[in-house]
Amino acid sequence: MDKERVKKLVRELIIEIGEDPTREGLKDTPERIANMYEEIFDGYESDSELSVQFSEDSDVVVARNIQFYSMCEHHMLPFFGKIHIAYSPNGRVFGISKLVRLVEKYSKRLQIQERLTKNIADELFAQGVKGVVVLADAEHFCMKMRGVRNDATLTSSAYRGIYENKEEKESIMAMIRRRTPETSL
Ligand SMILES: Nc1nc2c(ncn2[C@@H]2O[C@H](COP(=O)(O)OP(=O)(O)OP(=O)(O)O)[C@@H](O)[C@H]2O)c(=O)[nH]1
Ligand SMILES: [Zn+2]
Repeated sequence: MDKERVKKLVRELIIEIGEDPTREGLKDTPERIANMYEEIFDGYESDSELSVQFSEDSDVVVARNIQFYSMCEHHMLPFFGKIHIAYSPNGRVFGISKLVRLVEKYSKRLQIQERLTKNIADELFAQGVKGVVVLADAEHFCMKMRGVRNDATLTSSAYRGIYENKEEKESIMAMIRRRTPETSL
């Protein structure tokens, strides 16, 4: 990201909004936004985070309530919520923080929720696990504060490997739901 260019563009935007970019409260805003964009869009720079694995087996591992913040690609407004990841290991498990980093890799981009959900499932499944489920439950500011102005939430899911099978899917979903009574999943 060319930060000097971003600063210039934000300054132009401030003028078009009808504001004075030289006034006290706004004079550092282009720089703040350039810094913020570098932070909230750094998912593009990420490598695969899943290299740290331990030799261990388990029928299923579930990481619940991984919070995320992303930016919708249609309006560049935030959408945010919780992601639950379940996978069936193939002799190796992932460090739990690496699952959070994987969520960050794909959420810190211009996204839509369904693609974010699939990106995470695909990268995990590519590691050779037997199956993956990713569920995301999120609120979208582009729908809350403009347009239809509605607080509806969106739930999206992606199933890979053994969880594409109806029975396996039902049992893992029951397990995820049972342990997350506070969510609407
Ligand atoms: N499925 C899905 N839709 C999204 C997501 N983020 C934003 N949208 C929707 O993308 C659509 C974009 O439609 P457009 O008609 O081009 O945009 P718009 O004119 O702002 O739409 P309205 O909000 O209905 O006025 C809207 O329906 C948004 O609610 C997402 O993550 N997933
Ligand atoms: Zn949007």
